[in-house]
Amino acid sequence: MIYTYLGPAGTFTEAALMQVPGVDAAERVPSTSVNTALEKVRSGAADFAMVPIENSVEGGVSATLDAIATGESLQIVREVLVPITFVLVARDGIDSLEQVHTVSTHGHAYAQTRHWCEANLPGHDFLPASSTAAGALGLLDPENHYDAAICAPLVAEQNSLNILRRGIEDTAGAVTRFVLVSKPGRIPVPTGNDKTTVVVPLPDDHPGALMDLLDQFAARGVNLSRIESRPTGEALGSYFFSVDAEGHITEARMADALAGLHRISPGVRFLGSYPSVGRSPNATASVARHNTDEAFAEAAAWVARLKAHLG
Ligand SMILES: O=C(O)C(=O)Cc1ccccc1
Repeated sequence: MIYTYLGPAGTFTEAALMQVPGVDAAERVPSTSVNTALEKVRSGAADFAMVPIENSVEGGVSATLDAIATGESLQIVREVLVPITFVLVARDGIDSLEQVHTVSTHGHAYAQTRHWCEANLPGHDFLPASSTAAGALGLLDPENHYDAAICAPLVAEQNSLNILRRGIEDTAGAVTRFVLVSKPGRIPVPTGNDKTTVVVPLPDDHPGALMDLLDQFAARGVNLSRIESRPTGEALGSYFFSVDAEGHITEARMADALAGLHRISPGVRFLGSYPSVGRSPNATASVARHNTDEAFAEAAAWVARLKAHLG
């Protein structure tokens, strides 16, 4: 098995990948962007890609949401949570914050340290890097002329980089959620605490179109743990919704909600049912009796008995 991830070694994405059982014995290939990682899966160059999908502070990772929503279908088979803390590292010869004028890091990391940077590095310039590890390792390359980088403590320590400050994140306790993606194939078996991800184009524009979509979940007692709108790119005002719902497609209420979504928005894309890590703070503790598999089965049997008298 070949696993690719947003690299190089030392990214938060690699830390997420290393949580996957058995991955330490498998081949691991870094990619320079989320898109190239997913393309490797689509082309068959890799079996799985680990990519960031959302952060508890910054929200969704647009590059990932868009790349898995369009193009050849992909499937999410696992989610992984990684607690995030950042350090500021500097190139040789810099030993105080006053000497830092240019900072490089991944846009997602900068978004989570922006206030600290504004308060502590007044007037600095930001240079986007393809990942936090790429920004940090760039400090060792004489061709690069930036002063500092923001990265994970581990990559700083493993490369003996000069750490100026630790814990520079604006919000303590931030967590990033990563997903392991493969080509569509076998759906992971239900564990009783699962998540289902779908991408739903907003059907023809009419008052309440979004309400109609949400109602498919609400009416069957399916709780949502994430919903984001993303532009389709076709025109201003054209959107799709990326949704995580609590439950597995093998559960009757989820299957029925997905069927309802398909009736309303036939372009809906199923991105997978997979084990949920932790429980969302809004998770409903129990499923109402009328939304259980048994209630759906009894109701279907009742309708079947009625239809048996036809003609
Ligand atoms: O650049 C990295 O290390 C990544 O894995 C992307 C990222 C950046 C910041 C927070 C979480 C993930």
